[in-house]
Amino acid sequence: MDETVETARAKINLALHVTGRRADGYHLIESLVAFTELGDVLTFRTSNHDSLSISGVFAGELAANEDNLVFKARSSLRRAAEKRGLPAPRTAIGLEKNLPVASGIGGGSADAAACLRGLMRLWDLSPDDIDLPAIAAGLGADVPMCLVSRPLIARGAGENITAIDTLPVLPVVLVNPLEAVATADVFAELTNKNNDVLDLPDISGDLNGIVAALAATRNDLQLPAAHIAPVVDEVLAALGACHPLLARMSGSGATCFGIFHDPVEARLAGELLRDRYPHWWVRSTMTGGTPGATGDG
Ligand SMILES: C[C@@](CO)(OP(=O)(O)O)[C@H](O)COP(=O)(O)OP(=O)(O)OC[C@H]1O[C@@H](n2ccc(N)nc2=O)[C@H](O)[C@@H]1O
Ligand SMILES: Nc1ncnc2c1ncn2[C@@H]1O[C@H](COP(=O)(O)OP(=O)(O)O)[C@@H](O)[C@H]1O
Repeated sequence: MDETVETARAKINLALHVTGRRADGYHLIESLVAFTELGDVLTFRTSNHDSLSISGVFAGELAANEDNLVFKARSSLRRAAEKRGLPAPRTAIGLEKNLPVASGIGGGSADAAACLRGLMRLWDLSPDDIDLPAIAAGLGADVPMCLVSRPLIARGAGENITAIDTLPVLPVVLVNPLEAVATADVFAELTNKNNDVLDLPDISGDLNGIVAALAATRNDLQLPAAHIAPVVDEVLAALGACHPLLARMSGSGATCFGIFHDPVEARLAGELLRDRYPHWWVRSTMTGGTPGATGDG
């Protein structure tokens, strides 16, 4: 194989409880996460030299240099492969940047994870030879969950992952006011570091059952994020005016999501919000459910 493609799906923290703090300052979280159909797109091609070229709506927000998480992922995987005497040939990577940057939907982490998945295939590496979860965790707290890229609960600083077998597809609208919010600032603004653990009741039911279960959970970063970026409350109010089943912020913000009854309602809400707030980023999409689980009923 000399060319391959990967989608770096956006994540949504459907619930995010911050339950403590590690000695190194990282926070302990418990988060129910789903991934959307929407994402950045990465292409990989063996080449005479390494390169990274960025296109797409948000290309201007990112440099194609060694600070880019895609660049870091390629370097980390190459180091691990070469340590074992395995091939890691020069590679040209294309990144189509469709997701807003520093927005709580993990675009950068998803890019890094997609880069690991794509290069494992292009370089013909086996998961038996490479400790991918460890490489992912070394790149950022969100990268291990993005490597899995299906419904899950993340614990620890994000690296301790349990796949969820029962989450149905959720029709959602994502709204980002195009104000970047730095994750570290939001964690620093959080006053109570020891909130209740995530105690999820049965989430194997229909959409209404899942929404009821989610209503009893929180995003503990929503309040501190809204202190830093008051526009978060505007976004939540704008979503609320479209009567979603639930509206909440994802991750450290500022992207918020609304869950809607069906894809048509989500699409109409997306159109309405785009009309009212043409300067915001608004997308209606679906989360990928667990294969086999349904949202009917
Ligand atoms: C809040 C979450 C929820 O999924 O997502 P985002 O809002 O970033 O998408 C994650 O915990 C973010 O993961 P990620 O963005 O990969 O974090 P990193 O790059 O590893 O860390 C950025 C900074 O956030 C803080 N941080 C991050 C994760 C964590 N569990 N505790 C922390 O305190 C630290 O100050 C760290 O220096
Ligand atoms: N490929 C990339 N895409 C997005 N952000 C990146 C990338 N590489 C590095 N970054 C940096 O990572 C930080 C987090 O970005 P991102 O993952 O989009 O947000 P969040 O962690 O809030 O979901 C940003 O400050 C950005 O400068």
